Amino acid sequence: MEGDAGLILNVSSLPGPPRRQKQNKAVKRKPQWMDNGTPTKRKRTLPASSPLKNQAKAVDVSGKGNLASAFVPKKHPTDRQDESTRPFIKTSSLFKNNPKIPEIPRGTVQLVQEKVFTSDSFTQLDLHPHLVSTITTVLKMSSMTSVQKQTIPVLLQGRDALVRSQTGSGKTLAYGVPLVQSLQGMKSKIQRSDGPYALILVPTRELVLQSFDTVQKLLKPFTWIVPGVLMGGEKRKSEKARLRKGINILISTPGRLVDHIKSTKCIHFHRTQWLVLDEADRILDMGFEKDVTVILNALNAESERRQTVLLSATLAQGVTRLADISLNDPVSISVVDETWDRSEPELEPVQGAVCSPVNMGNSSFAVPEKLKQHVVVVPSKLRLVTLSAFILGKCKFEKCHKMIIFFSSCEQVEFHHELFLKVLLGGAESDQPGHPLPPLPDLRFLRLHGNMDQEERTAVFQEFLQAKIGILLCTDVAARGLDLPQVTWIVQYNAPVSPAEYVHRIGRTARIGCHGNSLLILIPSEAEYVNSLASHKIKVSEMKMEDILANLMKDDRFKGRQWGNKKSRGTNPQEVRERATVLQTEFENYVHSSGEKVRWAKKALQSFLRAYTTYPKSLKHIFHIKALHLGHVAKTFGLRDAPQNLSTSVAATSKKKTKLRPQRPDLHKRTQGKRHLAEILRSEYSSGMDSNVSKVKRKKRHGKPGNQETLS
Ligand SMILES: Nc1ncnc2c1ncn2[C@@H]1O[C@H](COP(=O)(O)OP(=O)(O)OP(=O)(O)O)[C@@H](O)[C@H]1O
Repeated sequence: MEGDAGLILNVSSLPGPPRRQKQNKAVKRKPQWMDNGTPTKRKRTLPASSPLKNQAKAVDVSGKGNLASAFVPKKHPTDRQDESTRPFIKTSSLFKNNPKIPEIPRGTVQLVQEKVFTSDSFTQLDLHPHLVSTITTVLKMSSMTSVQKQTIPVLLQGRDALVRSQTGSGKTLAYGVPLVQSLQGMKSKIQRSDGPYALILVPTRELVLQSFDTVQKLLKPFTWIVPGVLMGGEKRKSEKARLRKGINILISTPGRLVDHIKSTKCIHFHRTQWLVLDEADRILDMGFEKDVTVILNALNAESERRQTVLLSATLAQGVTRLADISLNDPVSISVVDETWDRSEPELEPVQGAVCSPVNMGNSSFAVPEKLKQHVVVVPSKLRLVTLSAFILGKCKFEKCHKMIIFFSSCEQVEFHHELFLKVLLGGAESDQPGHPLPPLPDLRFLRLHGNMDQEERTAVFQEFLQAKIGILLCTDVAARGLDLPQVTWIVQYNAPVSPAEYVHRIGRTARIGCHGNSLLILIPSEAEYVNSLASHKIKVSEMKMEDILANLMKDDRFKGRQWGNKKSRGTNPQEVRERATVLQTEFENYVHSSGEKVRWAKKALQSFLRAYTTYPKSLKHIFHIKALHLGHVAKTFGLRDAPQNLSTSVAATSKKKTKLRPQRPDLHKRTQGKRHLAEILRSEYSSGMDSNVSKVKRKKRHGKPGNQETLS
């Protein structure tokens, strides 16, 4: 590791020169762009005649620079085959040369709060009795939520609406109920062959399936109205066949719908009376702008009158020019009812307007009241072990937890999924004699991202939906709208690109009045992000890294050998550090067990760095690639050294990037390199028909070792 290599252990008794060569190279390695003055540490090398040759050596984990205790790194079984080609193993030096962890500001934050439920029942609305009985008996709901109480009557009057209410507050039914009510009551009964009467656009395929499920349930008594989906990942031919037969309520991602508008003759919008844009701020932003323009033009050309609804938890008035032209004299509905300072619990809530249709213009976000938000500031090098300790603490030792972990790229999701399966959980190799980590049946790791086959994506989504426990590693493809019951923890391993995305990510828990928790993991240079969240009225409380790492004390698989059969007493900080080092060494051993795996880790690291360059201008002072220490970041990918050839390409990307559009999903295609980057990043939301993205997918299914995509 550049500037922080730790001790170098000679395990193969090869002569000195090759090692000296390797180190000389390493000294030159530090690229200009990452030199932020982090203290560098001189590497200790052992002379060829050293008595320590072929022996395990003491490792400093004290963080004070002294060799405090003896720790023997365990050998991974796969190390054996590579010993001839990999002469040295550097043990982890996790606790040295780390930047100071800054104080997290404890300012006063005026929280925006919403009341979820009202005491009003669906029976009070002027709805078809069969619709009411479906809501109460099939969906098992009796009282309306605040957003439903405000929105349903407005939409039943035929008005356009902009609807903002917090995540998990029931916006789907807020538009679904009036939509079904209006379609079932049409004077001339709807025929399947009439085609779409309503169009519902959502940003991801999983959300298409989820919205379809809700609409289908509402339509139970009205069997003549046919709902259907278009979402990519499915054969275009079968979608065309379903369109030909007739779909009355069409639910789609924008990209896939545009594809059919362009290539499917039988699609038409002669009778389309409803347009719903769920997650409207996402759908109307630059990433989808072109697609939505095509859709609006197609609708305008074929149907005269239309009722349009825009919904999101983070909707500001006049979202975009597109919203302005798609809405006709809209009613703004925003469910904000109380504002108070939760940092001073003795204070009474400041009385605010109850459910008033105002306050759409500001960028303060309401977060569910029972959602406890946390942040932990962790030096770069310690991020992987801290995340692992957190997973073990919650999902192995507390059990009963269902957790979602967000990453900033598909490659990172694949990498960590594989790494956790093989090292943390213990995969196939753990069956081999001598493997230090036996399997943990309690932990179930799943992954979800835009580069997966649709079939697998749907299967994973369904599995996690129904699971009582489990850990879903994912990209922002799962950030919006998904209603996954019983999720207890949201972890953001990479910070989101905007406070709005932060709100959507954490909104996958604490839904509809339930309890939930979130943890945002930042490195010291990113601590300022807490202030940025506070400016949007989001308050997070601090967790200490040491407390998270202390979970490793419950897991004797990570006991340093020098502790032998000694019983661990409490949370001895020294022992905690040693356990963290054992775990880090396991990760590093796994990654370095073959050249292929090293390349795979480098690709994941590269994808992280590329994603890091895509933070918008407004957050650049917090998330700037120049603030990263490449060697330390590499360690969190199980790499012992900062990859040499990576720095220039990333630096180049960083330079070029200034011309790119700021938001990750909004990147536009200009140059070859930028196009490639934009495609990879936008693949989270693609229609599944984009030829270049498909090629990438075919070339590299899931980014597993030996099946890698070239990123630059
Ligand atoms: N009136 C109600 N009573 C009880 N549960 C409800 C009611 N309305 C909706 N729900 C349930 O609340 C959950 C969240 O609803 P929904 O997914 O529509 O929220 P949302 O506001 O669209 O969230 P997001 O902003 O994250 O998309 C769902 O499980 C839904 O079934």
